Amino acid sequence: MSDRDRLAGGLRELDLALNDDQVTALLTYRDLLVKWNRAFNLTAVRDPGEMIARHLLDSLAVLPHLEAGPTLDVGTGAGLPGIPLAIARPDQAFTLLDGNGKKARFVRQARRELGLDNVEVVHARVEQYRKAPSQIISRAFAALSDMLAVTGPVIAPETRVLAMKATAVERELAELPAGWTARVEPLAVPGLAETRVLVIIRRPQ
Ligand SMILES: C[S@@+](CC[C@H](N)C(=O)[O-])C[C@H]1O[C@@H](n2cnc3c(N)ncnc32)[C@H](O)[C@@H]1O
Repeated sequence: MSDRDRLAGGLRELDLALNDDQVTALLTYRDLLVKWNRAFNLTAVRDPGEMIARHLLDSLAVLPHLEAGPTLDVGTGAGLPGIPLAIARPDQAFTLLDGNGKKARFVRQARRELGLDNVEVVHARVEQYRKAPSQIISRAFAALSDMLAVTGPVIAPETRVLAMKATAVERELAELPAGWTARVEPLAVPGLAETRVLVIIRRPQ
């Protein structure tokens, strides 16, 4: 099966209707990741076929839970989940932030090559960032309470915080600061046997 077929099949399983240009953009991003990864060590996933499920479909699996509005991807690394989400939602503004210079450089390059006008790339530590988005998302960034501590200044009362997690989250949920509420949504990622969850957090009102 070709990678395009594998991706298209995964998108069908996720019930996501992306057009041919969007599927091509996702594969182009994957190809850029493979190319830059050789020199810059951007991701531990090295197999191009494996990137379809582990990076593309895994990122897109959160789409049903993503609301409209400016969205900040904290600790985006090589652009995950931000780049696949920005390809899927071209009318939504995404800010992709990372403190690592070589990763931010790669994401800028991917943004340029893919013509993603809805993406802003910020090379900074989130502790220094002050523009409040309506939604914050992260994948594999930090323990929930640490994430809330460093992003706290940009979390307004109405901000949703979405944390994509690969592991059991019970202990992290128990360590949330008093008054914060969290809902855990299971994510089924086509092609991945492991459990994935999305934790949706709100600050005390
Ligand atoms: C484990 S990687 C995850 C990358 C990507 N989200 C993914 O799922 O592949 C965590 C990323 O967070 C970034 N990071 C860690 N602490 C940060 C901070 N305080 N401010 C900005 N970026 C940070 C690191 O540079 C790294 O790229």
